[in-house]
Amino acid sequence: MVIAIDGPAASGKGTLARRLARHLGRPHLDTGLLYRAVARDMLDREEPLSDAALAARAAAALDTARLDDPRLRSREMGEAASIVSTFAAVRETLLGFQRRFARQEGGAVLDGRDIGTVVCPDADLKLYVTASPEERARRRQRELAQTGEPSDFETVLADIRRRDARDQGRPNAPLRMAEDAVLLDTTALDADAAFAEALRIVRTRLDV
Ligand SMILES: Nc1ncnc2c1ncn2[C@@H]1O[C@H](COP(=O)(O)OP(=O)(O)OP(=O)(O)O)[C@@H](O)[C@H]1O
Ligand SMILES: Nc1ccn([C@@H]2O[C@H](COP(=O)(O)O)[C@@H](O)[C@H]2O)c(=O)n1
Repeated sequence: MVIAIDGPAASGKGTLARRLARHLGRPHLDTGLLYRAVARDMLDREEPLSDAALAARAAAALDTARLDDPRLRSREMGEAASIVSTFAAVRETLLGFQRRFARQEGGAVLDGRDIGTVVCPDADLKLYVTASPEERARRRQRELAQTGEPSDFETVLADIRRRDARDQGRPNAPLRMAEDAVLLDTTALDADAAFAEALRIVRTRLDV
């Protein structure tokens, strides 16, 4: 059973995916970490993020066992990831790992931008999780404050709008809702309410 969860930055899809996976006893992959890790490796080598060939090489050499690095969660890395993720060769290289993860016995829960449209177009259930840009900026600002990276609301909102535009506007696997996805707008839902609604959808659609 594969559950694909997509949505824009700070919509809460990762939180939801992690919780659903734990509840259902399935493995979870936050695919954004792969792109963040490619960007981290390039920044560590002081390589320009705009260099498609170097980005492709970083993706091919990626150590997927190092995705728990706390540095991956920073604002800088989110922005950097959205730059390297525009390259077709980077996406193609990371696709195999994501598909193998999804195809493991018993299935998995994956979240990202193109899970329902490209990585797992045959997923058993697709959720598209969103919230207003302002609500997402509030969530991200709170999260950054908790991790010791305080930032002002307008800067975070501008980051989110820029990232949305880049992720939705790129030619390769742009962020969009799959035609057969279920929309979950969490603007007025806290994390518990969003999880309860997602679980209701899962139970309605899947035999779990
Ligand atoms: N429904 C919700 N209401 C309020 N806060 C939430 C909700 N869901 C998640 N959060 C919080 O918002 C922040 C962003 O959530 P999360 O990391 O899950 O988003 P995301 O969509 O995976 O983001 P990104 O794509 O940028 O990794 C986290 O601090 C999380 O605890
Ligand atoms: N399936 C995916 C997942 C992520 N990206 C890109 O990575 C950036 C960071 O992702 P987070 O979910 O960790 O915020 C994101 O802005 C995308 O550009 C992607 O392209 N495809």
